[in-house]
Amino acid sequence: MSRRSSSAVLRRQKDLKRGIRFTMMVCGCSGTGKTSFINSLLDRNILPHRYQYSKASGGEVTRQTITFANLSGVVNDAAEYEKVFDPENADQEPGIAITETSVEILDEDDSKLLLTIIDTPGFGDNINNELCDTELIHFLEQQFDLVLAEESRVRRNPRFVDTRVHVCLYFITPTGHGLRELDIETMKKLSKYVNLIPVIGRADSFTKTELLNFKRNIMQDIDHHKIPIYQFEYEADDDEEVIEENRYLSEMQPFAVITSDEEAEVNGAKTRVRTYPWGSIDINNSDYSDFPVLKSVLLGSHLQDLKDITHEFLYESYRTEKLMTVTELDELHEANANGLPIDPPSMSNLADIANSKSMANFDGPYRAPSMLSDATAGTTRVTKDQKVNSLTSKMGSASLQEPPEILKGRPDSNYSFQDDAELTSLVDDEVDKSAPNASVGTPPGTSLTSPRINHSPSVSSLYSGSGSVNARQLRKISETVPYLLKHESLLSKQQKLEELERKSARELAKRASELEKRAMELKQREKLYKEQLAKNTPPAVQEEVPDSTLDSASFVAGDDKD
Ligand SMILES: Nc1nc2c(ncn2[C@@H]2O[C@H](COP(=O)(O)OP(=O)(O)OP(=O)(O)O)[C@@H](O)[C@H]2O)c(=O)[nH]1
Repeated sequence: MSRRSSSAVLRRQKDLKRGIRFTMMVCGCSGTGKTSFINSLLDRNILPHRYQYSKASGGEVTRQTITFANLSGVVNDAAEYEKVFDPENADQEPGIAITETSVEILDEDDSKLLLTIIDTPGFGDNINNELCDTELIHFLEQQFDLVLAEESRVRRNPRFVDTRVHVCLYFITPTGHGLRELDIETMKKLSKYVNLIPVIGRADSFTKTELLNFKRNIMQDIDHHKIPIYQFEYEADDDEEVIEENRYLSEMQPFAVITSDEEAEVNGAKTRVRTYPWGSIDINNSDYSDFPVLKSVLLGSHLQDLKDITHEFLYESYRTEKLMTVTELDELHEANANGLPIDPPSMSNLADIANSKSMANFDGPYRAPSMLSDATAGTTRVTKDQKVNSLTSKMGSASLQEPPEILKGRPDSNYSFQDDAELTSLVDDEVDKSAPNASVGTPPGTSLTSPRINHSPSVSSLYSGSGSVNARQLRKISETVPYLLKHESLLSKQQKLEELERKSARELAKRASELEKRAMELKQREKLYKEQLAKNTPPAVQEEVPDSTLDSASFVAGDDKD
């Protein structure tokens, strides 16, 4: 075995040992059954319900608030807000928090799934919910930015953790009617960044016919508003079983689940049930709950596909769009053609680069994948061929056997393909074809042991583009992009802080003027009171005062005498 392939195998084994990372987001209004769903999915009551915080039995599992935003500027974390009911705060808007809970799931074959659950307390509970969408999108973009920044570095961090969200379960309020405006807007926006699966919680509140109608209405709304939800697609030449399975899943959407925190034994097997005055329901019975089907889709059959689509399409589209706006390849081309020296990136030229015109006429091999327009224009139906074609076209012409020209004459002797293999392991288990459903999305001719240089579009695009991009340009881009992203994120944080400051200042000014008004009122009242007192005081009382004064005066005088 060559040194290169043996190191790739070792790396893959390490990946497997480390476990498969999967990140799931739950989104939807309060009370739609998100918490119960997660607890049922993990078969552990890990997440506490609203105002029942002491009852969670997650043990060592902790929920951590990642971000929190509130339009009114009131500092009241939506996640904290959920813990205790405080009537004093009941009139305040909770804003939205984004929380993270991580759990490890060990499979029967000892394979490890590192599951991260992103919850969104406060979503939909505000009078103005615009902030919720903005916060969620910002969070999803940030995770993409982190990967983009890492991917663009010359030397990557081997400990980098990919935090991109692979699927978002959108819980539709079980009204029985259809989607609401909030659902349509949010789903449309989220689907650009994450695989979106609509879910109906509390499905037991419908009769069979009502549920059928509700599902039909939702799918009609999704079609009408062109919301690109996750598609269970199949090819004509797929296995009969795969075709059947995906067709069945496709027709089942949106999944209508019944979930519960209560465990019981049914026919000798441990399961979860919902108990009613008239009987009980096993939530794992697929006759009336889509829960077991959705569970197997998420943690088994479609897990890898969800990860592949996240990396190969959603992230790729985002990356292309982002690079087109933050880099100035044109200027680099021009500078290179004119033989001008290219300055290494520095904080001083960042603002210029960030503020300069976008590289709309970038002529490299990267074009926004057609998926981008499909995804934003309507329901996405990605065929596997499309995925493969898109991926292979993105890979460019660079190959491991033939080192790109750009690197052949590179004076920097520190560079090696080994480095690149390490760099590209950033997308670690993303392309981990040894995971379940491993064959899905594997480009033809890509072997498991291929170092991921071929999959690293950020590098290969530069190799295979017009020959005018040289090593210094590559270095400049790879070092500038992380800076720019950081710069952008700092700017947006600064803007947020400024906005909060402005709001606090307004609030303070309002309170100050109220206090002033109140002080004026008090003064007026005091004046009135004094006037009234002066009018009403009988003269005898007025005479008493000098008496007492006299008394005390004589007492003092007496003291003096003594
Ligand atoms: N009838 C019925 N009730 C359910 C079901 N799932 C959950 N519930 C109940 O609905 C209520 C809300 O459920 P949660 O899981 O806390 O909902 P949530 O979306 O997490 O709500 P927040 O924590 O407020 O965001 C709880 O009383 C649950 O016991 C279900 O499938 N059927």
